[in-house]
Amino acid sequence: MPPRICALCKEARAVMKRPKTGQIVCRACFFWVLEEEVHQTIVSHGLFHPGERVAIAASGGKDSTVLAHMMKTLNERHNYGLELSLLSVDEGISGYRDDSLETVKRNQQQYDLPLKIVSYSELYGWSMDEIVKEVGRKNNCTCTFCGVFRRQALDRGAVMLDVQHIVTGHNADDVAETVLMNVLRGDVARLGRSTDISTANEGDSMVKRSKPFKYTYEKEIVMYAYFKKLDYFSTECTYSPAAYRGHARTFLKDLESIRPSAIIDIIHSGEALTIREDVKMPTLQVCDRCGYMSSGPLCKACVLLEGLNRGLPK
Ligand SMILES: Nc1ncnc2c1ncn2[C@@H]1O[C@H](COP(=O)(O)OP(=O)(O)OP(=O)(O)O)[C@@H](O)[C@H]1O
Repeated sequence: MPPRICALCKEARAVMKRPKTGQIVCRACFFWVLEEEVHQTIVSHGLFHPGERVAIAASGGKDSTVLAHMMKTLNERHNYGLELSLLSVDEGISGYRDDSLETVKRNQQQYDLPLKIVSYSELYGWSMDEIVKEVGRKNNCTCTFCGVFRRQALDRGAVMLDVQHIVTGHNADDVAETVLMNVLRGDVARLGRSTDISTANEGDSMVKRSKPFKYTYEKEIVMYAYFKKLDYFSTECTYSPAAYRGHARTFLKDLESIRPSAIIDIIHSGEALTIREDVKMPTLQVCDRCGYMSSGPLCKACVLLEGLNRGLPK
């Protein structure tokens, strides 16, 4: 059988079928088309303005490593005029985050970007390892502490870096999964904002957050990282439990295997939803204790911290 030719350049030998579109493409065209799709997402949503200082939330995992690589590439190729930096949160999970942070430190050298690392220990007086020792490994409980603290830790790191905008590596699969999860839970307030590409103050956050990979398939991010031989860390979190999100993920992967457009279709469905006016939405205020954004008098991080500190041996 003759080698298949790339559907885009019509010259080079195709090396892959794009999971998102089914197109047969060569390596160079795949890099180009994926980067330019992300560029289109950035431009069509007016994500950035020239001169803006933007922090890339870098975990050392595939998504944020590809994001750092692409943000740097696109910033230079299209003259966005952004001042980029890397921002990492050290949750204090030995055998997981310590190793992935080593990857981020190498990425800092490879991409020549400033890096700020903030840690739970320094911000809250507790590492995740210590929290787990205190509260045990109850199913979703560990993830709740980690998620709430990370959200605020990223905000605090952004303030230290003097940036008002963070980009994260959340991809199309993550967004579709969140839509599904909120439908299944009946969480209308979260459902309403789950497809927003940018959130000025989503939940408890006071810094703008954006997801340039909102329409980028996870499988294509993995392929990009693989073909580009990017340096990333690929171990699962030691405490990652069989959370509800895991079931939504499995369901989504099953749907994708039958119909690859399922991911983008769910995102489009989420985007088309409007929330009835009489549905009660949380109102944002400032936490009485730490001054960060909150949907009640105390933010979730302070409530969790109070519980932890009360349980401490005197
Ligand atoms: N410890 C961290 N420090 C900085 N940013 C983080 C951290 N953990 C997660 N993030 C940000 O949140 C995004 C989504 O995180 P999630 O935990 O869902 O990991 P993921 O989908 O495996 O992403 P990645 O492959 O980048 O680790 C990441 O892409 C990254 O931008």
